[in-house]
Amino acid sequence: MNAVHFGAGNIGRGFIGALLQQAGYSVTFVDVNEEVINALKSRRGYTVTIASEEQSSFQVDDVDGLNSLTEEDEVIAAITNADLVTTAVGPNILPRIAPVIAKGIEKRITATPLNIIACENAIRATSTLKSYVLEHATEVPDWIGFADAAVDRIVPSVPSEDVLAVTVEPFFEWVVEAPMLVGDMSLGEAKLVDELDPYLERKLFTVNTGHAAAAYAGMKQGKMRIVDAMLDHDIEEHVRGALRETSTVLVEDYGFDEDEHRQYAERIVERYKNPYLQDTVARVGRGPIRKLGPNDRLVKPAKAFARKGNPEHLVQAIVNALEFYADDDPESEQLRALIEEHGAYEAFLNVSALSEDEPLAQLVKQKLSL
Ligand SMILES: NC(=O)c1ccc[n+]([C@@H]2O[C@H](COP(=O)([O-])OP(=O)(O)OC[C@H]3O[C@@H](n4cnc5c(N)ncnc54)[C@H](O)[C@@H]3O)[C@@H](O)[C@H]2O)c1
Ligand SMILES: O=P(O)(O)OC[C@@H](O)[C@@H](O)[C@H](O)[C@H](O)CO
Repeated sequence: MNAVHFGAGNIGRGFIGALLQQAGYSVTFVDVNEEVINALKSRRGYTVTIASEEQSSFQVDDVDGLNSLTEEDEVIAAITNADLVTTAVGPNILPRIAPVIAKGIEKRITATPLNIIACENAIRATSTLKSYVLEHATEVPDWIGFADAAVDRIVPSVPSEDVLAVTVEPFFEWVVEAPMLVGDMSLGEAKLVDELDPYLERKLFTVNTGHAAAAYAGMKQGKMRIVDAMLDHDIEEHVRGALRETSTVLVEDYGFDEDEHRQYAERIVERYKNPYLQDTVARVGRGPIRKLGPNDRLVKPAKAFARKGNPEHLVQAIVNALEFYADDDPESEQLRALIEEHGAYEAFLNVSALSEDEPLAQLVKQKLSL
């Protein structure tokens, strides 16, 4: 089986590529990072280390690399022969890779199944990718499946002399919406479910909301790493508070059992505290404009909660996000420029697409004026 995976970054190498290789796929990574692609081409494998006391590691082999910028014909040929296309490039990059995916689909002569799964932290990223592909393809035949998914594994950026080495937390979960898959395909350790929304929202509004709250509060308090932020009692309480608020919304929307959901959130707090994970507040907070978007981890649950009460921790996390800045994060630069030009409240309304009469808008305005 052949898989083409766009994005040979942390989650691509550390989770999706590794899982697919273990499931029996030959994985071709496609990336714009020349150093990473050249290393994949020459070494055809890399090492994944598990961030735990044992520091065990495993080898991923039978992989290859193609440069997204200079090897378009080869990428199209790889898609033409693939059983599976996956992505982990970041939601904002999906429109850029859609044209080449459309060309690969058009070149497939035989009606053999191809599944496409975007593994991005966003609500229904595969459906979003499909809409971009449809802008470039004359048609998408029904033997091409676009399946949405939720992806959970903390994979930090760990500086290393080996550009392919990657460190991952022990926990992982890849949940894929089975009815959207075509053909008789295997996805190894992925969990196939009939209804994805509860898994997707539970993950984004727990793992990623708490993570963002820790990163933005941590940055404000001068912490470098998530684990340092979580060692600060006030930040830990803030993170737990944000998770209580999203829990209220999730339990109400999806009818999760309250106790089970509390345990789910508790396990996540413990994951943030993993002392073997060198994850930084800069990585976790990156892309504050995306993270303050209307359907993302802060605004969507806060907006729902605010219609009935005051989600004070989520509001605080939103205000902290507006102050976030990291040198290598263009979105934090853009957000700063927006705030300088229009003020923090107008900038927030702009990026969250929230109308002024939403209770959340008023709560953020009040918090900003304190
Ligand atoms: N790291 C995690 O803990 C984690 C966990 C779950 C989901 N995710 C999601 O996975 C996605 C990727 O995250 P990451 O942490 O791996 O980021 P990353 O920055 O490590 O990797 C992204 C990769 O995409 C590549 N890329 C950029 N433009 C490209 C293009 N046009 N064509 C091909 N490749 C391109 C980059 O060079 C980079 O190697 C994001 O949507 C993220 O939210 C990350
Ligand atoms: O990847 P982002 O920028 O959407 O979010 C940062 C982290 O919260 C995220 O990468 C988590 O580590 C991951 O979602 C865990 O499954």
